[in-house]
Amino acid sequence: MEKIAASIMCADMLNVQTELERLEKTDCDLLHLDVMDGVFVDNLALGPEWMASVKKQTSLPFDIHLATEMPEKYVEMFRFLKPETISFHIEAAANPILLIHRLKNYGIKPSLALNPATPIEDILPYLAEVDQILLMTVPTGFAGQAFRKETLEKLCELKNILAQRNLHPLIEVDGNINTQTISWMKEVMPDIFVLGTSALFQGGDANSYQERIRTVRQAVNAYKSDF
Ligand SMILES: O=C(CO)[C@@H](O)[C@H](O)COP(=O)(O)O
Repeated sequence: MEKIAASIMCADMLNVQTELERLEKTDCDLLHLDVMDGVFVDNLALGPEWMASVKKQTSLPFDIHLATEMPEKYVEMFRFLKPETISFHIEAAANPILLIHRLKNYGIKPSLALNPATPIEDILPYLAEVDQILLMTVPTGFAGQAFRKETLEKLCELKNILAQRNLHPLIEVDGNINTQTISWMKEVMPDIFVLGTSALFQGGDANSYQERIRTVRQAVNAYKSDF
């Protein structure tokens, strides 16, 4: 069954505890937490002490996304949080295999992230080594961007390669994910949907977070039944 990850960087940062309480009342599966260093992306976000405070307020497993240069450094900085998954960018990793093995040794699922402009070819050598692939459908760095339709072809290409190689890492998509953009993926449905501003924290017609997440789940199930 597909999973929903709530991107906490899109929440009301002046009322994080309330936002977490609202998420606890939903059937959200993961908390997606973006680390941004101001170098790999022109933004700063979510430090280790803040995340430690968040961890005390939620039962949701952590799905950490390192939008940073030197991901090796940030794995050491954040591993104390015992996240379920850490995604690091193939564009920034000096030695991806070493970092993948290190994450496994820490008991953290390794995930490779790639921006829209990065070709699938760049992650082919690692597909058998990782538990997840984070396919960015917007350029990493900011919420509220428009979905990049060219990423649909990458998603299709990735699905085909994984099938040919009989590999089964989870595919997570992140960036302007909502019922409309999910409909564009219905022939190559991903496994994890990161919901940020457009479908959860600022968008959606439903009143509660549970209603918004239910709307997304219903759309996913409807599109799946089409194929
Ligand atoms: O990492 C990012 C953006 O860099 C995402 O997690 C966004 O936070 C998702 O927000 P929307 O695109 O849905 O507004």
